[in-house]
This record gives sequence, structure tokens and C-alpha cells, in this order.
Amino acid sequence: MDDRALVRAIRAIIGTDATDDDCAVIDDGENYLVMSTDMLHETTDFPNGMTSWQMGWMAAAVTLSDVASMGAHPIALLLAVGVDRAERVEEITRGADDCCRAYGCRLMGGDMDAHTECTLVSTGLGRVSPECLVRRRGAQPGDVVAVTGIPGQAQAGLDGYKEYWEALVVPRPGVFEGQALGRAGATAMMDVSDGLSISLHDLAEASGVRLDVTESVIPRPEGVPAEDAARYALFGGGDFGLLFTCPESVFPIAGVDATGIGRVSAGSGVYLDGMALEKVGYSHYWE
Ligand SMILES: Nc1ncnc2c1ncn2[C@@H]1O[C@H](COP(=O)(O)OP(=O)(O)OP(=O)(O)O)[C@@H](O)[C@H]1O
Ligand SMILES: Cc1ncc(C[n+]2csc(CCOP(=O)(O)O)c2C)c(N)n1
Ligand SMILES: [Mg+2]
Ligand SMILES: [Mg+2]
Ligand SMILES: [Mg+2]
Repeated sequence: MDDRALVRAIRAIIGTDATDDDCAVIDDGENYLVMSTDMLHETTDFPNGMTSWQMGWMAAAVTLSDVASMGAHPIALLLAVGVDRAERVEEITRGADDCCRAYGCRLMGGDMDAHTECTLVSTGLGRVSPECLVRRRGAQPGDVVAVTGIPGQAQAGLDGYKEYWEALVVPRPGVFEGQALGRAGATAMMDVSDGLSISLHDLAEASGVRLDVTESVIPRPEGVPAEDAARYALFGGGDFGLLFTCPESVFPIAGVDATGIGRVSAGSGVYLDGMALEKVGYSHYWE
């Protein structure tokens, strides 16, 4: 079983509204509050050779990315640390704090425990005005499909391309881009943390639309053999660009470095140059 199947089971218990987006959305009257929590641990999320500071940074970054993907600005982050060696805690905390400060957020508490495998759980809170909130479900036929940044860099780093190691271990969440996209009228948005292909499928399903994407225009890591670069860009995880849709009339959006890669239409499914695109990405599995 993979994590998408488990989310379906959870959805049956707590509802679609609570499980459709990168964050939970809470109506607070004047604004919306958004919340996300993410667990990262050594076996599946922290590649060999990462420093404690980088683990802390990455834990904060994945959660800030979820907040960003709602068009929200991050307010506060909590970090729970399950750690094998007590002396790691300070560097982990510095990494998370540096990441928060870089994006206008504050690390404001957490929890800790002894654990055989370094495990970090970051929980973030953000705020957004109702007109700027963007969910995964709003894509409209005729909209442009676009992505920020260059998907595939983290997977290239994981596969040994040294020039992309930094992109893998110090990921940059699209906090400022997400807010600009929310203000500019993006209709649907999510981050591509699990890979572009699987994210296109998640967004198409949440919005109840068909997405058609053109392979040749998808940005991809340079300096990598062509076949690998295309595969990394479509199926690699660990990048924190934003996948979004918006009306053609507002694209491109000032201050946001994004590439138009396709179109929304009525229907269902994701098509790459007219062929059904595999829903493959970074997933967790159980026997
Ligand atoms: N154990 C759980 N209980 C309740 N809801 C969950 C649980 N695990 C995941 N979800 C919800 O399911 C949806 C998908 O979760 P997932 O972790 O894949 O999203 P994500 O946080 O955007 O991805 P990533 O962790 O790569 O950033 C989210 O809305 C999330 O809140
Ligand atoms: C071994 C290894 N594989 C992939 C990555 C990239 N990565 C880091 S966080 C994340 C997504 C969020 O995780 P989750 O979906 O568990 O919430 C991914 C895909 C990595 N750092 N190390
Ligand atoms: Mg996400
Ligand atoms: Mg997340
Ligand atoms: Mg998650």
C-alpha cells in the first residue's frame, strides 16, 4: 500500500475538505488560518551526508512550502525533534530557525524525545485573506498550467550530480512566490514536493479537470543527460516549486519566475503530449 491509498482511507473518516490541500484551512472570520504538519526521518527523507543544520532547515522548508502553496504567509512554526544524539539538537534548531527567519516566520516551540532514528516533525501556521487563498480544487477549463523553479534538481542531487546537492539538502520554499500568486489570481496551487507528475494528478483530481502538458517546455536540470533530466523533472521528488493554474489574462505574473507547461480543460486525467502521463512520484510504501 502507498501513502495515497492511506490518504483515501483517512479521507473517508475526516472528509475531503480536510485532506484535499497542502494545508488545513480554518475560517477565522476576517482571514483564513492555514496549518500543515510534516514528518521527516533519516531512512526516507535525509540523504546520507546531510548535516544536522540541513535537517533542521529541510524540516522547516517542507512546512513553509505547504503554507506558501495556499497563498498564505507563514506566522509560526513548531518543531518536534526525536533525536539519537543530544548534541545534534542545537544545530537542528539553528537550521530550522535560520529557515524560518529567511522567510519571515518564527520558530516558536516544539517538543523532543530520544529516538533511534533522527525524526523531525514541523508544524506550521499561516494566514491569508479570503480573496488570496488558493486551494488545489479551483482550476478552470482554459487556464494555463505553470510551475515555478526547475523540477528535478533534488533528484539529480540525490543521484550524485554534485551541482544539485545544495538544492536537495537546502530546499528553498516558494514563500514569496506563493503569496504573489495568491494576490494575482491563481485558481489552484500546490507544491511539487512529491514530484511534478504525481502533483499534476493530485491537482487534476482535486479540481475535477483534465490537464494537458507539453514535454518539451518543462524546465529541467542542466548538465544532466537528456533522458535522465526529463525523468527527474517529471518523477523526482524533493523540489519545492509551486504548481499552479491561472487565467491566461494574468500570466505571466510579475515577480514570479514560472514556466507555462500546459492547459486545463474539461474532463479528467493528465496527458503529456497527448498520452496519459503515469502517476509516479515520491511515495511511502507499506508491505
Ligand atoms: N495521518 C493523517 N491524518 C490526517 N490527514 C492526513 C494524514 N496524513 C496526510 N493527511 C492529509 O492528506 C493530504 C495529503 O498529505 P501529504 O502529506 O501527501 O500532503 P503534503 O503535506 O502536501 O505533501 P508533502 O508532505 O510532500 O508536503 C493533506 O491534506 C494532509 O493533511
Ligand atoms: C532519500 C530521499 N528521497 C527523497 C528526498 C526528497 N525529499 C525531501 S522532503 C520530501 C517530500 C516530503 O516528504 P513527505 O512526502 O514524506 O512528507 C522529499 C521527496 C530526500 N530528501 N531524500
Ligand atoms: Mg505539500
Ligand atoms: Mg507537507
Ligand atoms: Mg506530508
